[in-house]
Amino acid sequence: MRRKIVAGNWKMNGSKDLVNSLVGQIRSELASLDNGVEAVIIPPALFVGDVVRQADGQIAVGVQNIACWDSGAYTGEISAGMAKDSGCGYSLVGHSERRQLFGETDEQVSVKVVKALASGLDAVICVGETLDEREAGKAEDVVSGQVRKAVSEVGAGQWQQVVIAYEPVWAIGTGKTATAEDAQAMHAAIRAVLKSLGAPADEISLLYGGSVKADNAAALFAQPDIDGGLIGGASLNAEDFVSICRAMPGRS
Ligand SMILES: O=C(CO)COP(=O)(O)O
Repeated sequence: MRRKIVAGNWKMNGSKDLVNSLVGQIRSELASLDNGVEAVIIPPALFVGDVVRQADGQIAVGVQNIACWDSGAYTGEISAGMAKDSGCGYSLVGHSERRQLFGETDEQVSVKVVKALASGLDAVICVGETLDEREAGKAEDVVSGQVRKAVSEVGAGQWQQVVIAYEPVWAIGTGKTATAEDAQAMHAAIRAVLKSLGAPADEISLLYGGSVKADNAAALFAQPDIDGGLIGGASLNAEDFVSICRAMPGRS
């Protein structure tokens, strides 16, 4: 049975006030939800401790990025071990904003996946094509290549810590969402790539991200290969985030 996950990536947004108002509200509203969804909050790293305290074990917590190294003279960086030590269960790896704005390469993404898994974090590996790549008919090739490189060093016993988030770059923060059918097609392609690599593909959760909102989440989550969402803007509002969590169909 694949995990159903709804993760909120706050990006560089929020404040202590937001943590205090949002996390408790989300926690109490999700307490009555019985559709098996695992909610994850991924705040800026400085707020991780506050979110962990407010989440009180009811909501998982993640970081948005980790370093390629374990420790040392890397000013400004945060290691996977530190995130784990601070109460995180997850790390995003290779978000398109890291790739595009900070030049993160497929090689670095692969190293970060190794670091996350070795530290006991679940890695939410982000992949996705740009609009140019989609219009050139290369979306599936690009995404398959990103997946192959990102998981190239995953050990046989580590797949249960791997989650993949398909986030088409052109759908992030734009209000444009991939249709549920297009998203499903890419998720099926990702699962086929994982299978071809010998991974237990049917047990790996695949999330969709890119302008997921309360009103489009149900159609996306109804797709057979979409196991949840990675939510940006809508995760900064408790009601929207909870509505997205509620949109997950119950286990049958
Ligand atoms: O990048 C995203 C989540 O990681 C998606 O962001 P939006 O939901 O704001 O489009």
